[in-house]
Amino acid sequence: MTDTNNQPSDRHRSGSAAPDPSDDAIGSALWQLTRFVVVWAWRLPVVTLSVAAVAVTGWRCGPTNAIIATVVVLAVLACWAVLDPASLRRITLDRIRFRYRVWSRYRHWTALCADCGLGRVRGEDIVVPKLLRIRFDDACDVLTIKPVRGQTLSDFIAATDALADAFGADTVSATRPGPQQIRLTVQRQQPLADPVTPAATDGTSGSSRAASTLSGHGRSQRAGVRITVGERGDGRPWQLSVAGAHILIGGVTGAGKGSVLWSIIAGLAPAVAAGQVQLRVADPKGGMELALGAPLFHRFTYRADTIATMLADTTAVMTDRAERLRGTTRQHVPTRAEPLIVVVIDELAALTAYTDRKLKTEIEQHLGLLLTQGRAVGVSVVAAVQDPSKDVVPLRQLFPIRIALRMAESTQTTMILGPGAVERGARAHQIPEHLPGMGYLAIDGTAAPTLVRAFHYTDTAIAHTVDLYAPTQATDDVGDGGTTEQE
Ligand SMILES: Nc1ncnc2c1ncn2[C@@H]1O[C@H](COP(=O)(O)OP(=O)(O)OP(=O)(O)O)[C@@H](O)[C@H]1O
Repeated sequence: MTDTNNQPSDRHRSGSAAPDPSDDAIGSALWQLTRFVVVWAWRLPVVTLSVAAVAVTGWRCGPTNAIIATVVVLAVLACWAVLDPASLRRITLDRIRFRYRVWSRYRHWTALCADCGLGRVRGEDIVVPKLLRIRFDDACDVLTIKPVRGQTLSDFIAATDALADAFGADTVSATRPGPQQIRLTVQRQQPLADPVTPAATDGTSGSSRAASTLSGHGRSQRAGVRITVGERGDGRPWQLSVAGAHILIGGVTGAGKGSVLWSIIAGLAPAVAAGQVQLRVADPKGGMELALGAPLFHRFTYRADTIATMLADTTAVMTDRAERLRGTTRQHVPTRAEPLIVVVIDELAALTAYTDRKLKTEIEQHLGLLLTQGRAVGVSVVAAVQDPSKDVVPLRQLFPIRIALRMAESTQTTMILGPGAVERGARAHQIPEHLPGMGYLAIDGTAAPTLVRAFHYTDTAIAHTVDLYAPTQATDDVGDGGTTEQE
C-alpha cells in the first residue's frame, strides 16, 4: 500500500467568500511551481541526483566537463537498466504512473465526497473524509480513508452507488478495517468477465488437479479435501473442501448452478474412480441436469419416492458409522471400504414442496439428520436452490459453505449468505445476466464473502470426465448397491 502525500484537501469553503485581496497571483504561482519542483525532486531521487551531478559539474568545472558528466550519468543509468530494470522502473516510471493515476482519478476528491453526501458543514467549511492511502490493483482501487467525526460505515455504504457513478466504476463497496478507518474498494473492471474453462487456472483441469492431490502422499486422508472448482476474483484458483462440510448453492434460473454442481462433481471424479468418494445424486427436476453423469454416480434418482429411499438409506449408513466411530475418532477418514458419501441435490426447494405430506415429512427428516450429523462421519450434502424461500432459510445455518450466484433481490442474497454479507460487498443480486457461474462464496468463520466463478462445464467436458473416471463396476461393496433409477 502506498501513501498519497499530495492527498486532496479535506476541507474547502462552502460559502461564496470573496478572494483575499492581499493574494498575489504571481507570488502564488511561484509558490505552486516551487512546491511542485521540490515535491517531484523528492519523489524521483534518481532523476534529481543525475541532474544535480551534471549541473554542479558544469558550474564548478565548465561545460566540457558537464558534457562528460552527462555521458557518465547516462552510461550508469543504461547499465542499471540492463542489469536490474525492475528496480529502476520501480523508482522512476512506476512512481510517475502512480501519481498520474492518483491525480487523474482522485483530484476532485473533496467535491466528489461533498456531491455524494459525505461532506459535513463546519461553519463556512465543508469537511470531507481524508484520503490516507491508495492501492491500485489490476481491476480495482483500494482507498483507505479517515471518516469525518460522526460518520459511520453505514454512511459510506449508503453512498456506494453514488460513489460508483462519480468514479465511473462498476461497483464500490465499503468496509471498516479498524477504528477511524474506512476502506473503499472501487471495482473498475469486472473481474472474471471471461468464462473459466476447467484448464484455465493452472493448466490442469479441476479433475486432474484433484487427481494429483489424491495420488500423492496421504492419499486416503485427503480424499475430496481440496478440489479446484473455478477461479476467485483475485485470480487465484477457487478451491473447496467437500469432506467435513455441506455446501449450499443459490441462484435464479440461468445463474449457473449447474456449472457449480458439475465443477464439484468433476473435481471429485478422480476420488470416485479411486473408490474414496461415493456420489448419491438426486435431481428432482426430472433428471435433466445431472443425468449425463449417471455412470459416475453410486445412486442416481429423480422421483420423489426413490429420493426419499436414497436419503433414508444414506441416513442408515450414517447412523451405522456414527455407532462404530463413537469414542474412536471425531472425524471420519475416507477409505475405499468407507468412502466419503456426497449427497448432491439439484433443487432443494423441490424436495420440500412435494404435495404428498408423508413423503415430504420423510424427506425433510432425513435431510435434517444428514445435515446435522453427517459431517463428522463422512457424509456431505451439496444442494442447489433457485429461490431460498422461508422453507430453505432454516436449513441455511446447517451449510457451512454457501454460494450465492445471481439472485433475484438483495433479501435472497442475505438468505443464502447471511446477514451483513450485502453490506460487505457481496451483491449477488447485481451480478449481470451475461455472467452465469459467477457468485459470492461465504464460508463460516471467514470475514468477507469472496467473488468467484465456477468452471464452465460443457456437455463434451462432462462426457469426457465421465469416460475418464466412471467406475467400471458398481461399487456395491458397502451394503446398499449402487443404482441408477429406471422409469
Ligand atoms: N461458469 C459458467 N461460465 C460460463 N457460462 C456458464 C457457466 N455456468 C453456466 N453457464 C451457461 O449459462 C446457462 C445457464 O446455466 P445453468 O443451466 O447451469 O443455470 P442454472 O442456474 O442451473 O439454471 P436452472 O435453474 O434453470 O437449471 C447455460 O447456457 C450455461 O452454458
